[in-house]
Amino acid sequence: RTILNGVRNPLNKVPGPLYALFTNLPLKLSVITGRRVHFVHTLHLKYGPYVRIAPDEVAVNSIQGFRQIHGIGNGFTKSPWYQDMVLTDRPGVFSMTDPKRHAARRKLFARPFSKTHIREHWEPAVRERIELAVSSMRKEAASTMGGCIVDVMKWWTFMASDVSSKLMFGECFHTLERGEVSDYMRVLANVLKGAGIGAELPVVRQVGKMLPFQAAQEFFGGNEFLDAYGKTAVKNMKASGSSSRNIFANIMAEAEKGERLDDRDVELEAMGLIVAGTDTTAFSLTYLIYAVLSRPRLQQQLEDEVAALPEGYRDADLEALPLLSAVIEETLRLYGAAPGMLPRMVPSGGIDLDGHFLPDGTTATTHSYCLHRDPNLYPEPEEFNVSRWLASTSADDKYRLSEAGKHAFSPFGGGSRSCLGVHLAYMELRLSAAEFFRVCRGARLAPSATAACMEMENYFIISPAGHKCEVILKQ
Ligand code: HEM
Repeated sequence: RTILNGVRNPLNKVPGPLYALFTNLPLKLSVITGRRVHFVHTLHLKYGPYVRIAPDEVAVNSIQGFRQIHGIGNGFTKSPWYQDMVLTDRPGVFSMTDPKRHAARRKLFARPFSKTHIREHWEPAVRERIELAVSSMRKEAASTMGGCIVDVMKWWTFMASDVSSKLMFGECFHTLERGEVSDYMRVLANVLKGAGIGAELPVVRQVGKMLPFQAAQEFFGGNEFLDAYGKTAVKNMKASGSSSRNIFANIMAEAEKGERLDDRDVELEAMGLIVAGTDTTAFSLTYLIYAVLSRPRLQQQLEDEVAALPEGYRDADLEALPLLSAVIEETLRLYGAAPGMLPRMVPSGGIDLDGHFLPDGTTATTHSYCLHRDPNLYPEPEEFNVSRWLASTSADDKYRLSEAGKHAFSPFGGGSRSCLGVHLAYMELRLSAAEFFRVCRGARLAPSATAACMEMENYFIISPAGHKCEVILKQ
């Protein structure tokens, strides 16, 4: 009967490599070696927009498919992978799979994460960290023997983790002042690695949990250290002074009106938001600097644009700058930090997507990495070309963004599960890029910042394979 069901499986009609009928091992291998987006992209290039990548998983790379999968109310839910991945005793806004519970939680967060609210309450704090990050880069460059070399990825990561800790916990880690990763972020990184391995290879997690080493416990065990820190978020949420205020104080004001968060929810959401909002922003920014410094003419035009800003400019002024905005959009198209899998379960009863029937139990997964590299949507897709996003200059008309290209642009996901922190992320990207190109005019890529160093490694988010991006600052 099993063989018969296998033979009759409607997924057999979806194109794909033969092995995908029987095994997910090649896919898993690509995940654990940090190659998933590249693996899936190669399969799309060979087999088209619908590819069976595992016995029960189909990768979808069409606008229509993306819209159906991520469209609000279409019945697709986040796959259980999200809860395997986070492995907390209860789900938060990122990992909830039940649409009703998620909608109630998301409603609570909507206003505190709106553009107006983020600017009104947090712009000065974010700006202060960004200015310190750029001045720290300059200071470090001045003290480097014979080179003026700095690793921008390191400083953007410090900046983003300081911003996250201030907003979520109400207490900044002061990583920028210390010049080294905080204990919290170090432990969190290990826990995340363990969760990633555990989600793909549960047996490794089971064995790891039993090993009597601290490192194994940090990777695979529950984490008292992180839990204790989460209590800081609760304490500061309840504090009356404004200096220790965090975003949960704003969220609780919303909670008065309906759905509530208890203390454990706040601890877990704070941790989840730090995970979602730190490396994503830092790595996107790192690629932005790399992409611009790789194009000296573009660099000069951008430096000129931001140099003309008045002193004391605000984020709202930056939003009106055409080149800065185009650079950010083009960075997010090619190097948005979360371009990998967004796995969703098909609704009960199965569904027809673009003529492919996907039965119950199938995971339908989109990757904006692949959608953003479709030549029918973005001519010469591998080219970093800001004219896609600028008003027409007839010479560049062939790159002009089509309506289809606009619809396919999805660096922040889609529908009801799109990025909650999108306005904070854009604000950090704008303020950081403007500050960097105003203060560090004439910066150049260091010899170490090669294509191989910047090759994208993909462990859910993407990061440079060389784990750094060194640039030379002009003194
Ligand atoms: C450039 C930076 C960022 C990028 C490229 C990015 C990208 C994304 C993407 C693609 C998703 C969808 C994930 C999925 O469906 O599995 C997502 C979700 C999410 N992001 Fe971001 N993100 C960024 C920054 C942030 C920041 C700064 C925060 C908050 C502090 C944040 C919080 C979240 C949360 C909470 C979700 C889950 C939303 C839900 O399921 O309702 N992100 N992000």
